[in-house]
Amino acid sequence: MSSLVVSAPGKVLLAGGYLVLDPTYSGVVVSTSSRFYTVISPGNAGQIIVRSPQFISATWSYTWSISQPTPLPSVLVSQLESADASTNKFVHLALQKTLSLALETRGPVELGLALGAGLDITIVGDNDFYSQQDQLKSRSLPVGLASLAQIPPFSPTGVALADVAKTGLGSSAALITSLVTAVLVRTGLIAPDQLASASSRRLAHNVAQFVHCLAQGKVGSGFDVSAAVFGSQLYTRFSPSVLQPLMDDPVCTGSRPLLSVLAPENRAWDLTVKPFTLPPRTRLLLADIHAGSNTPLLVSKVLKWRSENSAAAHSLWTALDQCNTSLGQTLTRLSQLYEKDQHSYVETVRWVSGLQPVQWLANPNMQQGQSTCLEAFYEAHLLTEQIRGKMREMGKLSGVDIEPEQQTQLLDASVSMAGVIGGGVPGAGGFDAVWLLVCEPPEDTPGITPLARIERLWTGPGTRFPGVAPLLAQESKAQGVALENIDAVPGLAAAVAAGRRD
Ligand SMILES: Nc1ncnc2c1ncn2[C@@H]1O[C@H](COP(=O)(O)OP(=O)(O)O)[C@@H](O)[C@H]1O
Ligand SMILES: C[C@@](O)(CCOP(=O)(O)OP(=O)(O)O)CC(=O)O
Repeated sequence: MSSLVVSAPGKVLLAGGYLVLDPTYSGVVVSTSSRFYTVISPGNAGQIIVRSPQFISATWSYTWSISQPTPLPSVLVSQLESADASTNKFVHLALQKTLSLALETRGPVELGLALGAGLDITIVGDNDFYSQQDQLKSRSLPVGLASLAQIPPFSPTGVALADVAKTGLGSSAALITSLVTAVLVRTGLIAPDQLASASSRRLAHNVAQFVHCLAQGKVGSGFDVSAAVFGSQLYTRFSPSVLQPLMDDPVCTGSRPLLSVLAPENRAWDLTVKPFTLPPRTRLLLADIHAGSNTPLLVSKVLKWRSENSAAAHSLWTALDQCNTSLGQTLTRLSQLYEKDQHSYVETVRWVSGLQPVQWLANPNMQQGQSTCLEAFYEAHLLTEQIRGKMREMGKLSGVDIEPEQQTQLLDASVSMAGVIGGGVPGAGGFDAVWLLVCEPPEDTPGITPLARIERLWTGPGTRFPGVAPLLAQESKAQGVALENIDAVPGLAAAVAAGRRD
């Protein structure tokens, strides 16, 4: 049997941090080209071995047993003892809950057949999920996109999972989505050629969302799992009550029926996922600032302030939501303007790529099509700045560093550069990362590109921003979770083979 490979992308919440926890509001979510990959190959009978070769002490072996009490059979996934074994709650729960659902849906005989030869599972994430600044140093490479491209794919981090410096792309949601979906395919709950269907995606989403909430010990907004399954989107959360009956199940018994809650047809999953994509000839650029934030702590402080100051919070949330919604609409309108008149759109990109945003509207000779595009680009710029201002206000009022002073300086300097549409602190903000949206003019446009300009600002000689490094991640064009061919993903077969040798 050949290897089965399922990938799922990371995420960036461009707008909607904190608000998206409430179903009244939505968030602008971009899925990234950086992905997690789960590779399942036949293993040793009776065993499920999971390897994460980018980390030390990161191989977990499990066995399973199916018992047949009435009224329900159940499957128990247990970790095998070994001298240096760590535990991985996320992986263990993904296996336990997905196999329980497979047993409930397909019965013990079919599940036994699907698991018969055992499973050998390898999990890897693109380098962007983890800060590569130490790697670059050890290879004596300067910080920058060209250097990052020289690091082999799925590079070992040299540390244990608990000690890695993450970049905030949502490793656990992408990992859970790729692992859960791969097991759903391997056990026959999703046919490989049906993975793109609405019903298969709903099933993958519901199971991944459930496992992720259980592993995190809380029901978050779930935008990260939704991005991993469906790709870039305008996301409105599901009601947490859908998962409540399953959340108090003892962690690993798997004895409670899951299908009625997790089935794609269950209308209680009331999230909305509206299609969204970044406009043509723009590029998402992320900065790793080699620090990191404690998102749950930030969230608890902001929500506490909101509950104690409901009138002030309501007016801030309402104003912010208007800007967030307008940003989603304006970016969507730019894509429509491209479809309508590609020539005018591309010429506008050329124009804005050489000028700072404050100069964009200063061309009296623009033709109608171009000035419409230009106004939309400028509106996107203004909206991102308004969102930043309101997020800073939220931080000030609730006593949380949502856009810390260092990020303010970095963003102020970045968003005033020629060809930069806007930027901000993604998600909960803090010290995780910053995002920018930069124009990508045609190659024959004279002068330095906006991307190169930003790279020089961040990493050039004498930079004011030491410790800030671009990431390779862009927006994912493949929408969400996907089946892959192992040989078509550079470095994947080698990473799997290296993991098996260790
Ligand atoms: N490459 C990996 N292999 C196995 N497990 C992983 C991997 N990356 C992340 N995880 C799991 O996800 C957990 C991290 O989750 P979390 O702290 O919520 O991170 P994030 O904010 O990136 O989602 C880890 O403790 C581990 O259980
Ligand atoms: C505050 C939030 O609305 C957004 C947090 O977004 P991040 O992208 O900061 O998330 P982490 O990957 O967990 O650090 C909380 C939520 O929506 O769950």
